[in-house]
Amino acid sequence: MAGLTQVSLERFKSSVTLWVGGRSKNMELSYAALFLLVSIFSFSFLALKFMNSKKQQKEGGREPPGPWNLPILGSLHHIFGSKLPHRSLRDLSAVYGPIMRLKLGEIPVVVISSVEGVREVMKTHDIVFATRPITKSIEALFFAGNDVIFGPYGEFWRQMRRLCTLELLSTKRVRSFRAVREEEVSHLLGSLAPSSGVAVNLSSKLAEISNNVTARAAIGSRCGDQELFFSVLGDAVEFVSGFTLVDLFPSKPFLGRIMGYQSRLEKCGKKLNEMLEKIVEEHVEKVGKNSNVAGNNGEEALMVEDLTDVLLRVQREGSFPFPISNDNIKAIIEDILMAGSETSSTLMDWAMSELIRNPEIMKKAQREVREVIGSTPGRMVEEEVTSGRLTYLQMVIKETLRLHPPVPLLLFRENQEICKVMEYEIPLKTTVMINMWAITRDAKYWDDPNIFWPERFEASTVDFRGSHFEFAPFGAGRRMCPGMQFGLSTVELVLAYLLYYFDWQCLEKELDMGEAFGVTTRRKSPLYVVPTLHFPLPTSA
Ligand code: HEM
Repeated sequence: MAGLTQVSLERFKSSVTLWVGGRSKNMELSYAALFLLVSIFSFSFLALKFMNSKKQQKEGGREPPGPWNLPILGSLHHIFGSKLPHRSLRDLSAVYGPIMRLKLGEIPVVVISSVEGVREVMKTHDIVFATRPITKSIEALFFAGNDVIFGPYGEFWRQMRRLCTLELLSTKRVRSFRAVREEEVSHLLGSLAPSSGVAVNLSSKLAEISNNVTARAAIGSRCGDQELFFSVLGDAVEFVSGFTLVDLFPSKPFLGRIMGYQSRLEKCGKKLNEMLEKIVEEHVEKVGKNSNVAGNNGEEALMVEDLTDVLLRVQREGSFPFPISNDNIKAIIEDILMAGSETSSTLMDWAMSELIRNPEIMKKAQREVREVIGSTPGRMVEEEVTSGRLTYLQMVIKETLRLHPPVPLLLFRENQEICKVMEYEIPLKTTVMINMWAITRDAKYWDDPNIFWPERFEASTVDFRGSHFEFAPFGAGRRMCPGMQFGLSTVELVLAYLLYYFDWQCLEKELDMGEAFGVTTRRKSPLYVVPTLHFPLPTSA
C-alpha cells in the first residue's frame, strides 16, 4: 500500500511537471491528469458539502437575537421595569432588531416589531401562526379554550369563527343593534347634561356605555349584576394577559399556590361560570315561553334575537357541523363581552383625550359633525354618522387607533410548525408577540409618529382592515378581529354625539396621558373633563 502510494506520488509529481510544461502526450500524463482532476473534484465536492452543511446548520438553527437571560427568570428583568411591556419591548428591539427572542420565565417568546415580520406571520405563514398559546389561566377562565378568541386552530375553531362572522357579528346583525346603540347614546347624553359646566369622569361614562351596548347585544339586557359581571370579567382579562406567575412558570404550580394566584384564578373562573350559566338558563326559559323567537329566521327574529338567542337557536337546530355544548355558548358569550367592551371604551377614551389636548383638531371635528347633523337633530340617528359623511371624525378615529392601539401587543399567536421568519428559525410552539404599538409609532413608516395628526390620512390609502401591516390594530389574517364593525359603529356614534352636543374643557393644565398595564392599554388615570351643552338635548335623551 505504501509502495503504491509512493509510485502514485512519483507519477503524480512527474505528471504535474509534464502537464504544467504543456507536454501531455504519453499515457502517464492521462492517468495523472485524471487522478488530479478526480482529486480536485472530490476535494471540492466534499469541501462544498461540508460548507453547505455548516451553512445550513447555522441558518436552519439560527434563532433570532435577543438579550441575555437570567437563570429561572429568563428575560423578565428586561421587560418589567418602570415601563409597560410594549414600551420596554420597543426599546429592546431598537438594540436587538425587529425580530427578537426572549424567554419569559419558562416561555419562549419571539417579538416582531416590523412590517416585514408582521407580513410573514400574518400573511405568508398565516396558517402556521393561526393558533394561540393556551395558558393555565385561559384553561381556567375560558372553558379550556373552547371559545373563539383562544380556541386552538382546527376544524372546530374554523366553524366557530364562521358562526361568529356570519351569524353573530355580520353587518346585518351589527345593524340590527342600531336601536340599542341609539338608546344608549341618548342615555349617555342625558346623564351628562345635568353636569354641564361641572367636571365628570368621562372614562367611567364611556366604559358604561360600551358595557351596556355589548351586554344588550350579547345577552339582551343590562343584566342586574352587570357591574359585578364586568368587574369579574376585568379580573379575567388581567389573568389572561400572559404575564402572570401561573402562566410564566407552568411547570411550577406551587408558585401560583403560594402567591395566592391559583385560588384567585379558580374563584374568578367559578364566578364567571355561575354568571354565564344563569344567562344561558334564563335564555332557555325565555325561548320556552316565547316560541316566536325559536325557529323564526325572518327580519322580525333578527330584531329580537340577542347573540345568546342566536347561539341557542343554532344549537337547537343542529345546523352547526359539530354539536355545540353549553360550555361553547358560554365561552363565546364571554369572548364577546370581554372583547367587545373594554376595547371600544379604551379607543373612545383616548380619542377624547387627544381631542381635548388638541383644541384645533377638536374644533375641526366639531365643525364637521355640527354641519353634517344640522342644528335640529331631533333624535340620535345612526345613519347620519355611518353615511360616510363624517370623514374628518373617521380620520380622528384612525389616528387614535394608530397612536393608541387598544391592544398594543395584539393577542399572542403560537406556531404550529417550525417556521422561518425574516430568515430566523422559530422553534415549535413559540409565543409570538406583535408589537403593533411600536410599529404604529415607528418613524420608518410614519412621519412625526408621536404627533396626533388626523390629516395624515387625508391623502393616504392606508387603513386598518388587515392589508396594511404598518397599521393593523385589529390584527390581520385568519385570526383578525371579527368585531371591528361592531366596535366601530358604537365608537363613531358616541364620539359624533359627544362632539355635537357638548363643548369640552379640561381642568388639568397638562392632561396626563399615562397608560395602565393590561391586555388593553387604558388610561392610567380617569379622564376628568367639563362638558358644556352647545345645543339643547332632544326630548328623548
Ligand atoms: C376598537 C375595538 C377593537 C379592537 C382594537 C380589537 C382588537 C382585536 C385584536 C388585535 C385581536 C387579535 C387579532 C389577531 O390575532 O390578529 C382581536 C380579536 C378578536 N376580537 Fe377584537 N377588537 C375590537 C373590538 C371587538 C369587538 C367589539 C368584538 C366583539 C363584539 C371583538 C371580538 C373579537 C374576537 C372574537 C377576537 C378573536 C378572533 C380570533 O381569534 O379568531 N373585538 N380583536
